[in-house]
Amino acid sequence: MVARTVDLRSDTVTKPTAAMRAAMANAEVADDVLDYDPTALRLETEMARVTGKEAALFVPSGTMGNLISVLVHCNIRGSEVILGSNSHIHIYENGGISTIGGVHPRTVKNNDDGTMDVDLIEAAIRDPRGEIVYPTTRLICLENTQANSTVMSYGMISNQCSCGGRCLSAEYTDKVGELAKKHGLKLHIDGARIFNASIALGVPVHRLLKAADSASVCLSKGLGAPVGSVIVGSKSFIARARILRKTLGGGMRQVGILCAAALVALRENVPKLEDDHKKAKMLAEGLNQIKGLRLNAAAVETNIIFFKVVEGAKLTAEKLCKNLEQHGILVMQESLTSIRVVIHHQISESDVQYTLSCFKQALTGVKEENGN
Ligand SMILES: Cc1ncc(COP(=O)(O)O)c(C=O)c1O
Ligand SMILES: C[C@@H](O)[C@H](N)C(=O)O
Repeated sequence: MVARTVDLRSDTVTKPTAAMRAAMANAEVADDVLDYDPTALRLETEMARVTGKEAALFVPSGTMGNLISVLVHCNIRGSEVILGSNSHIHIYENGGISTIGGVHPRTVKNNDDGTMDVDLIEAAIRDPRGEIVYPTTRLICLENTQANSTVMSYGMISNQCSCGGRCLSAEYTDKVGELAKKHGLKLHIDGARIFNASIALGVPVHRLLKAADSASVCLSKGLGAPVGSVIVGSKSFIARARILRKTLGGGMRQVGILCAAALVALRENVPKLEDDHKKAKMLAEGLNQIKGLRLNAAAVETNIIFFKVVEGAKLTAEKLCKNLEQHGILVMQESLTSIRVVIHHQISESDVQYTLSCFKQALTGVKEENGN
């Protein structure tokens, strides 16, 4: 029987707090398809304000938020979207923009800092003169923070890894926005963790999204709400998004029950993100001291850490994950040699110390006293 569980697989694993459950139980609700659920309307109004956009729409998940946004921008057959080679939309959303929306993806390499080179984005834009053979570029997608990273192999220039959870600056986003406008394209930002970027950079969310025509913001990640995301954009964009949400089966009835928890998350958990980042840094620096692990602790900016189990370590990544699980530590194996851990507001400093002691014991045999 495991005495203690520390779930570091993702920031999607949090449980609703007592305040969220109370708000859910007392939420004012109505049919959000036939009318407008009053609590959903409050959340959408608040999210439009925070993001500096005209309107907002609650959706069941970040995946649906991205899918709806891409399909609204790319509503003409033969459309193409430029997005990151490591982007969530391209890697982790079942190719929905293609399988459901018929939109063609054109990837540009994600750099270790989460950006894509602006000149490579511009080079990927299709020349309209080749329309007889080319798809038509209509959209560019960025991701802030950039969740997943390219884990460099041991033999490459550096045996360190890049890191996930990288922040895109407002200046970089503005540059991509200017490029989009120059070519008559739209810009969507997968802002699943935009609040993490805002806190880490000390830049308001509305400034980070200023250049975007739309964004999808997760409430169910670092903010700790049990369910949902919100897409934001112009009134006409959101009107079309609302219809597409219904088409995809995402129109919900008394959804205020979920939105009430999200309003609590917005009010109570944004200030906690800075602590998440500090704990992530503490864990990364501790892991970096452990023989057999390789990571770039300096690159940890928010709540996501990727690291490599190097060749010759006492355990393989797979065996290490199994060993940790026997001690109640849950992590996400990302490849044969790389592992991801994600900090969230329900991970304490004591959990971080316990996690480090379990890693040390597994990889060096040294059992730490305070790792209770
Ligand atoms: C960057 C990013 N975008 C979108 C999503 C999708 O969110 P959801 O899991 O709510 O579909 C995730 C993961 O959950 C993510 O990490
Ligand atoms: C799918 C997985 O990547 C999820 N978005 C997470 O970050 O945990």
